[in-house]
Order: sequence, then structure tokens, then C-alpha cells
Amino acid sequence: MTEKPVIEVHGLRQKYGDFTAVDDISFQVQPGEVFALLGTNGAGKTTTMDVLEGYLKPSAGTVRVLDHDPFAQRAKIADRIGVMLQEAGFFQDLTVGETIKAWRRFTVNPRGVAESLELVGLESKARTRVRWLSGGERRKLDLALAVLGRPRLLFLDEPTTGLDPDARRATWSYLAGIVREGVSILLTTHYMEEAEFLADHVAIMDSGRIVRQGPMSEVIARGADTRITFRADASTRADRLPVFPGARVEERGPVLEILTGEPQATLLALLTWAEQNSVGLQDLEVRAASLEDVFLDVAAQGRAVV
Ligand SMILES: Nc1ncnc2c1ncn2[C@@H]1O[C@H](COP(=O)(O)OP(=O)(O)OP(=O)(O)O)[C@@H](O)[C@H]1O
Repeated sequence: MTEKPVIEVHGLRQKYGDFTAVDDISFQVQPGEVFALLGTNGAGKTTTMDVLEGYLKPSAGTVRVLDHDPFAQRAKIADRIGVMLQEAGFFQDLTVGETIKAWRRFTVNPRGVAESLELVGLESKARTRVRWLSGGERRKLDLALAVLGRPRLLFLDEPTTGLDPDARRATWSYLAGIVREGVSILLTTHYMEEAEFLADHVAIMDSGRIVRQGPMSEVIARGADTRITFRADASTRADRLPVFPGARVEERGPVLEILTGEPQATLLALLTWAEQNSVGLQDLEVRAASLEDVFLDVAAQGRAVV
């Protein structure tokens, strides 16, 4: 028997008064999967998370989390989900250790305080008051609290904002570890590298709608072209190049850039042409599309619609 998805969203619409923040979106998250919900500022990611966490009642559509209605049946799933909000409210005068202790009282089968501190690298801050923590240290405390109850499903809203690169990578490796143990994650982030590193599936939102969705590798492959760049000699401009089927050429100062969905064929044609015409291709570089290219394309199309 195949396991049911841990999250099912069908035709979700969320309105604030007359304003539609989430506009008919559908997606599923499978057990053990990391699903990245990406999008431009104000696209509707946090609103979607709020619905899935049971804080908002959908205006339309259906939502199931661990096979329950998260709004009407939140108590039934609360012990199995962990939530890391963008801005958690802490008691500023409690120390980090006291905060974890206080949270443990409301948590079924919680991790120990020492284990929690070690998990996120906050051992040396156990006696520091929350008000004196740096932004990145607060984020670490947020994460420690989100995983305190050993959740099966974790909601992470921009989990590494404010972390230095070293702490960010440590968080990724911790998250990758709990995923290997079977935890599923719904993640929002503005760091494309983070989404690429962690997520199996991705949905990109713009103005309340999902505009790209699928397995990470497919979304990248379908969504943006490979870039071949080089510096040619002064007499070689874009109009001297042969026509590469399915590709377009852009001039950026002395650098020519070919964007292509058929990198192998285009590269072969370019090298053959250069050889036959004795053109030197300086600094020749082939760069595969990245998630960031896809995201920027989505954002540019969104701006064009407005
Ligand atoms: N309580 C609210 N009342 C009215 N409008 C709201 C409310 N909460 C959010 N919005 C609006 O809904 C839209 C979606 O907001 P949301 O926070 O879901 O976006 P987001 O994708 O998480 O953005 P960001 O990347 O900037 O965090 C925004 O235009 C926001 O201003």
C-alpha cells in the first residue's frame, strides 16, 4: 500500500477581505519529502503555511495535513507537526535554557534541553537571555523549538535568514539528517541555493498562484536555458554568429551570451563555426541553468503582467 501524502492542497484560495492572497493553488507533499514553496515577496507563501498549520480557515478549497483538516482538527495533529515561524514570540527575559524548559512542558515526548542546545549549536548560550541573542541565534532557538517534539512533519518559514554561511550549512546538514530519518518538510526560503540543496520538489508562487511546479531537477531543466558565454575579438558581434536552432544570443559589452535549451548541439555548432572562421573564443564558459535563473524568469514575467 502506498502511503498517503502528508500534505494535500486542492484549489486553495485565501482572502483577506476583498484581497485574494492565495488564488486556487494545488500541490501535494509525500512522506519523507522536502517540498520548497518559493515565490516573490507577497506571493502568498506564509499565508499558505498559515492555512496548513491550522491558523487560518481556507476561503475555498480543501487542505489535508497528516490526513486531517488542520483548522478543524488541529489538536489531533499538533503532536506530530513542528512549526518554525518567521517571527516567533519569545519571553525576552527568559534564558535560552529556560525557554526550552518552558516549551518542554507543553510538548509530548520532548527532546532534552542539552540535546536541543547541541542540535542547533547553542550550547554556549544556555544562560543568555533571549533579548540578548543575535538574529541568527534566535533563528537557531526557533529551530530547536520546532523540532523539540520530534515532529513527523516540519514547517520551516525562512529557517536560515540571518544565519552566517557556516551556521546555514550546519542547519542544512542537520535538516538533511532528519529527512533521512523520515521527517517531511515544507520549506519557504528566499535562498535558492538552500532550496536546491534541500528540496526534492518545488513550487514557485507569484501573486497568489503557483506558476512552476514539479521535481526540482525538472523545474530547473524546463524553466531556464543553459548559458554559453565567451569574449570574441572586436570584429565578432552577435550578427556574425550562425543561427543556432532554439537558441538566442545576447550581447553584454564585449561578452556574447547564447541561451539555449540544447547545450550540446549549440556548443558543437559554436566550436565548429569558430574553428572554420578562425575566431578565438576567450573565457568560454558553459553554465547550466540554476533555480535562481528560473526564479528570476518568473519574477520578470510577473512584473511584465502588472
Ligand atoms: N492579515 C492580512 N491582512 C491583509 N493582507 C494580508 C494579511 N496577511 C498577508 N497579507 C497580504 O497577502 C499577501 C501575501 O502575503 P504572504 O505573507 O503570504 O506573502 P509571502 O509570500 O510569505 O511574502 P514574503 O516573501 O515577503 O514573506 C501580501 O500582499 C500581504 O500583504
